[in-house]
Amino acid sequence: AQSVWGYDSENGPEHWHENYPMAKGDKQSPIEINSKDVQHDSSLSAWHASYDPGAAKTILNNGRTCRVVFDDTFDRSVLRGGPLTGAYRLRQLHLHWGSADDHGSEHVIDGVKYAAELHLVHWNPKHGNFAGALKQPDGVAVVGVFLKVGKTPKPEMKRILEEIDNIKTKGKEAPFQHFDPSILFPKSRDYWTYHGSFTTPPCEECITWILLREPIEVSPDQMARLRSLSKNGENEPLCPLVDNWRPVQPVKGRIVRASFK
Ligand SMILES: NS(=O)(=O)c1ccc(S(=O)(=O)c2ccccc2)s1
Ligand SMILES: [Zn+2]
Repeated sequence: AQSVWGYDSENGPEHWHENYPMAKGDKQSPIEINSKDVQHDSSLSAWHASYDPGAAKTILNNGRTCRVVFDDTFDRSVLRGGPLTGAYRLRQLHLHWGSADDHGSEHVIDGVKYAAELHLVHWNPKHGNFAGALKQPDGVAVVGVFLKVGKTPKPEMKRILEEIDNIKTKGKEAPFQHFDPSILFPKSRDYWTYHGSFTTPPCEECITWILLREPIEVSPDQMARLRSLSKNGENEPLCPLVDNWRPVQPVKGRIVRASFK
């Protein structure tokens, strides 16, 4: 199982291209966003999420992240507007985080690394199914929300972090219902958008990234809970699930647009 990709020195981001050649593509994610290079695009409209809380199904630890899965068999929870054409279906959300509060996010903003980054993954049903959408440049849309440690934590994060006790080890899954992830969004709708890839293998370049400028706050205790997840399965040696983030990739001339001045 050595060849399975991960975030350790022997199977981490520097090795991914050996089994997943797209990892060395020209439109890889994450990237560093430098405000001086960003182009304000006044034609960018607001994005809108209309999620059905009943679409939430389960929460799981797959040994690489904590993921909440939604029913995406019809247009039940959708994202539209912003840089997107049409309605994209919410499929799952997951997080990337660090071993300490000063790093953990995948995208870096003007040199700032946040403690964690939340990804809400949506796909374009015009491509039939998720597998088909992965092969299209407009196949997938991911909303990224930065998490920073502060004193006024968002109570809504509590719900996800309370479930963590039930999915401590790899392969654990628990029911996770009646959850509307739009409560995790910050007040401001301001965003950056650019074209990139999945930040994990197979690294397909099918993503319209929508990164929210305003971070949400979590408490030190909530970050500690996230870091209490394990990569290992039950009854295996303890291996903390932390630092599941990919370093920034070359921008290669891509334009990052901002919805705000
Ligand atoms: N961090 S990220 O949002 O870019 C991301 C990585 C992987 C996924 S996926 O689980 O949807 C997936 C994607 C492709 C094939 C299988 C699963 S989403
Ligand atoms: Zn992600």
